[in-house]
Amino acid sequence: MFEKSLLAHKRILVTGGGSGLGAAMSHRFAELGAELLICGRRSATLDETAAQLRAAYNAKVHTFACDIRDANAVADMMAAIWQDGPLDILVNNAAATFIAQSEHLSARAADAILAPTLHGAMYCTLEAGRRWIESDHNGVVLSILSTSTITGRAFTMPSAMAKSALLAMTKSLAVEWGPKGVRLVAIAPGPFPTPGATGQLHPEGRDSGPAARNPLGRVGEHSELANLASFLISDQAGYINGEMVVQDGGAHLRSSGAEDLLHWTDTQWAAQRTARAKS
Ligand SMILES: CCCCCCC/C=C/C(=O)SCCNC(=O)CCNC(=O)[C@H](O)C(C)(C)COP(=O)(O)OP(=O)(O)OC[C@H]1O[C@@H](n2cnc3c(N)ncnc32)[C@H](O)[C@@H]1OP(=O)(O)O
Ligand SMILES: NC(=O)C1=CN([C@@H]2O[C@H](COP(=O)(O)OP(=O)(O)OC[C@H]3O[C@@H](n4cnc5c(N)ncnc54)[C@H](OP(=O)(O)O)[C@@H]3O)[C@@H](O)[C@H]2O)C=CC1
Repeated sequence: MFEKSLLAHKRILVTGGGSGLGAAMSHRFAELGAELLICGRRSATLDETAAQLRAAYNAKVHTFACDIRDANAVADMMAAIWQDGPLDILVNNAAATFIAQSEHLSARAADAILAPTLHGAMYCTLEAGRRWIESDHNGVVLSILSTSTITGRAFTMPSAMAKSALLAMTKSLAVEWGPKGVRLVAIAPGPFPTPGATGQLHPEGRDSGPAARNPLGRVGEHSELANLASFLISDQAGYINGEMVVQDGGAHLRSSGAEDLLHWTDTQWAAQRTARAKS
């Protein structure tokens, strides 16, 4: 669907690029010609993904064991990246969440979500943006958010807060940094099963509903998210700034309060029409 060279000569940092959706995006970006820089806390996971990217696409790949909750570690990573040349694109993908009743969250538990998801992404954005602006180099920031930015989300309140704050960052900096050559965009994915998300959000005993409840009757495929991300970070999307694209099969639109009607049978609808005709 894209020219093979869509992302040629682009140096892209994907936070959390070693696993899940971050790895899926990294594969697609490498296939489209990009040089990949991936970070995460687990070196072994990063090394495994890097080896796959090199073998599959002959891609140039660098790994950084970096905990993005640590502002100094992020600054050191960015300094190391810039030693080999400027980054072109930052993908804020790393995040954490779990389901819990909010009244039972300790401060440490809430911070365990806010620190990587909000603060980590903000540290990465500020470190990259500062360098782009200082050197008059164009840059793009893509943040992977969630439809909780639109609906809120019960039982994952800190994640919904963090993602909403990152949407505010995307819109704010689109205006502030747009004139300086830095473009910010976001994706709000619906359910795209990954071991990380399933492990945290769908423990045994929870219904396996996301596919059944989705208007399209299925969950997302990693390649679909990777393709949208590739377009949004490419020069082809150069006039899109400050926007969040929802990619959820229409799932968030079902929270209008009429969802039960989706389960009505033809007989029930026929009875409704008859009752109305009589009245
Ligand atoms: C239909 C749409 C789909 C919904 C989409 C939702 C959008 C977001 C999705 C995602 O982000 S998916 C990605 C999920 N992946 C991850 O979370 C991977 C990264 N995860 C982690 O690093 C950890 O799992 C963690 C849960 C963040 C914990 O990391 P950390 O090492 O910092 O925590 P701890 O030191 O172990 O604990 C700190 C604190 O938190 C409490 N806690 C930990 N886990 C839970 C839990 N499952 N439930 C409740 N509380 C938890 C823990 O008890 C500690 O608190 P205190 O006991 O010390 O008070
Ligand atoms: N999958 C889904 O259905 C949905 C996902 N999303 C969003 O998509 C993105 C990817 O999610 P998904 O692939 O499912 O999740 P995963 O759990 O598979 O991936 C999370 C990645 O983030 C990295 N990470 C977590 N904490 C840190 C940290 N402190 N420092 C550096 N890296 C860190 C992890 O690496 P490591 O553990 O090695 O540090 C891991 O590679 C997230 O932003 C998530 O919120 C949004 C909506 C739905």
